[in-house]
Amino acid sequence: MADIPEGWEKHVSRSSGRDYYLNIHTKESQWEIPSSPAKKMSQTVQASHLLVKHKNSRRPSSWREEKITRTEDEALQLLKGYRDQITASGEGLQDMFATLATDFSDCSSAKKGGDLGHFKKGQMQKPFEDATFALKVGELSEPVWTDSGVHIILRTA
Ligand SMILES: Cn1nc(-c2ccccc2)cc1C(=O)N[C@H](Cc1nc2ccccc2[nH]1)C(=O)O
Repeated sequence: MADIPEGWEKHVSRSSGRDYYLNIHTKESQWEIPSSPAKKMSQTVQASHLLVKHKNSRRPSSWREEKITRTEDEALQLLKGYRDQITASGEGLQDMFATLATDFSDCSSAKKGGDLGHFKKGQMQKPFEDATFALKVGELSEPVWTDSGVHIILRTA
């Protein structure tokens, strides 16, 4: 059997018995026989976020508040408070994050507990993308500033 390119492992699907290929760096899998070495960084990530907007945000309005007037520093202090609650919750970090994002995030993704789904590079504002791709799965970011406001990000995949 011809060797497969570096960074890939050949596995057999338990459900279908078909061969599949696992990227040992990103844990992403594919059915197709790889033709090039496995990439060391995920192409897509999944993340949830909690956004606190301020009066200078790109759109200083949200489902929570028609006209957002808080200052940037007030937004940061609020966000740090939420982050402290989340990090204090230990095992319940994911649940606490979703609860606080649902109640307090100024992003319309609040209705999904802050979950933004999967996204690739080039889809989100650059500071947000850079921060998310730098996180390990399950890791919570420090406050991240974008034109929308200030966020904390939980990488979930
Ligand atoms: C990028 N995105 N996804 C959703 C979303 C996702 C899932 C379900 C519902 C809404 C909302 C948004 C969005 O841009 N929301 C903006 C705020 C915002 N700005 C962002 C910048 C980067 C990442 C997420 C961000 N969310 C808004 O509501 O004013």
